[in-house]
Amino acid sequence: MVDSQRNVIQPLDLAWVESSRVNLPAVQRRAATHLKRRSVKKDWQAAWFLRAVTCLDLTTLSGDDTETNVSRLCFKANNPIRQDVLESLQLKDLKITTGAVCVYSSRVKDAVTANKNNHSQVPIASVAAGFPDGQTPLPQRLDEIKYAVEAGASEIDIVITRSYVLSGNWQALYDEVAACKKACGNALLKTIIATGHLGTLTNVYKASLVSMMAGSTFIKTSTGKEAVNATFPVALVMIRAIRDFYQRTGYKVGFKPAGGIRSAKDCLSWLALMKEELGDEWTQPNLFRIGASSLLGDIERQLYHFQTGRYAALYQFPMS
Ligand SMILES: O=C[C@H](O)COP(=O)(O)O
Repeated sequence: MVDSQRNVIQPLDLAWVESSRVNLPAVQRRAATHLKRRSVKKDWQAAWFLRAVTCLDLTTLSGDDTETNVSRLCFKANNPIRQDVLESLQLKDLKITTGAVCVYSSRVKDAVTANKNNHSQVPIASVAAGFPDGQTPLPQRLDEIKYAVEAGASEIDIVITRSYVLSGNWQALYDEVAACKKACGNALLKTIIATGHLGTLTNVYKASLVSMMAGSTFIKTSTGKEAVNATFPVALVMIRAIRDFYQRTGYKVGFKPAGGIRSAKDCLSWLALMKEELGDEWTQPNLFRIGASSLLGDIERQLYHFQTGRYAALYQFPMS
């Protein structure tokens, strides 16, 4: 997808937002059946795991992040699969990297330095705008976005003000996200709607629509810090909002589930959901990301098992 096809700020269509409803039993049924199905046959699993790696926003968002662990994370993002595992899959010449690394804004400079040292082109994503609660005043949130972009982030993950959704103040939500979009400049905007705080699936659908109308490049489920993070019912609602938005506007918005995605098996289900609901194009890193801090080790283990028939301990595939 070329940049000119990326979403831009659109008018707020309040009539569309306010008339939207979600059929809860239908969504729950569809999510439950999806989970019961075996998503990918064995022979295809290795290819799907590798695809998932390219869609991974390898994340560290911790109070004890340091220059050192960010630097190691960046190395891992540029070399996500152990060389011997790639060799055993006869893929040693495949230059595979994660979709991005994702860090706090104060750590973007560390990631830039690490990328320079590693000769790495892996995009740097920064959470910003008062992550994870979004309770900082808007001017400071916009300054944080600009700071992260100036420091070298090419992707910005913002959080919305949940109270705007809970009070149905769609205009305020639109204005906030559109202001963040402008502050991003050329950086991609990923808007975290924090579904675990929104109360109803109808709110999830409406918040998704408004975030897309305000120019989001991706919509993202969660910060990873809510009590409930990425689930299949909320994902279905967000994915269908993406489809509806595409059908009405012609703009393709990406989807990023995040928070609590730790097993390789789960990531196959996520990829399968994207393929079934939106098609192959939405299983590529320009339209699909998985935000996760500890998924990669399990993917490496599964690839190792695929090749050797044996499971390795997780510590044999360190994150950094
Ligand atoms: O956006 C990414 C999430 O914060 C990561 O959450 P996780 O640590 O549960 O994988």
